[in-house]
Amino acid sequence: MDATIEVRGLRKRYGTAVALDDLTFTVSPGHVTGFGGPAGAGKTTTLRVLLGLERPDRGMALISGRQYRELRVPLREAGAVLWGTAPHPACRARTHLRWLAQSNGLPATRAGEVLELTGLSAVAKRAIGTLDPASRRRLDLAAALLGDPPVLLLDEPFDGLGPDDATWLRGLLRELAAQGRAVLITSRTMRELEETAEHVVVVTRGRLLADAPLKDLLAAVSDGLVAVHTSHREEAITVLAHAGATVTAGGGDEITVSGLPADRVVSVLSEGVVPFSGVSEHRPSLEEAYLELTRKTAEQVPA
Ligand SMILES: Nc1ncnc2c1ncn2[C@@H]1O[C@H](COP(=O)(O)OP(=O)(O)OP(=O)(O)O)[C@@H](O)[C@H]1O
Repeated sequence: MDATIEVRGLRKRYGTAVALDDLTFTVSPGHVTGFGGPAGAGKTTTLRVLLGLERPDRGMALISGRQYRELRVPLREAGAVLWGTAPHPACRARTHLRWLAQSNGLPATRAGEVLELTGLSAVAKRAIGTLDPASRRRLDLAAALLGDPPVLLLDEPFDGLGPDDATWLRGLLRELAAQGRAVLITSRTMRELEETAEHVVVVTRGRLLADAPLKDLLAAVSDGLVAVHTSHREEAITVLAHAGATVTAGGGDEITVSGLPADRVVSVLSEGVVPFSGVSEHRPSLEEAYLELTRKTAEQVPA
């Protein structure tokens, strides 16, 4: 069976707090799937249920078709990084990985391989407590990769990383996914998911808000908008409005045009002899798409 992560009709309450409310989605292999939503949306709870650390009130959570507790050697099937799972600070990085490998029936040589893969070979003999936070995060990832698993579940993997480490991690996750793995990463920051994931699942208050390829989510809000950069904003707005467009002023020298295709915008500005430095299809951000989705959902909820 292909590497997959499946969540079916998950419900979970903590007292009166609803953490998961009939949540269903599937993560396919071959690309990174971003799991986004605001704080408290239910992302970590979903991962904890998938990893057998919480029991759902209803529904099922499956790794490649089986529940986590049914996996014979879990590290070979699913690698996970969750916050709050700390090895002893006095333990050396390589010793920690060797112990993990051996206690899971994996060859000890895997420790060296994952240290190499995560760029930690130079600090292999350092005590874990002396590693900087970014190296600690790399070590967590190294542990998740020990069993060369086809499924990866990473909770907020970019939290606390500087730009260099984030770029490195983005590349590694994409590469691991392209090798045929199902990779699920959570983030509260839509920008982070936009830069890393090809498919996005968005939750809010335990409910599914979106489950679609990133490009489809962005296309749904781009809606034929055209961005124009011009130092002559007032004149541009006048001629474009005269040609039937709706124009809104953005920040700096940008205006956003709707109702006219980009090539028509160029000819209207040229005919009106209005100087401009650029005309392009407006590329909405995932943040904009998310806000639009939450707005539409709020409209659908009866008062
Ligand atoms: N052990 C627990 N006891 C009580 N409530 C909990 C517990 N774990 C989670 N919750 C509640 O369940 C809801 C979902 O929490 P969860 O941590 O899954 O959200 P999240 O999307 O991961 O948020 P964050 O981005 O802040 O980590 C929240 O309202 C949270 O307060």
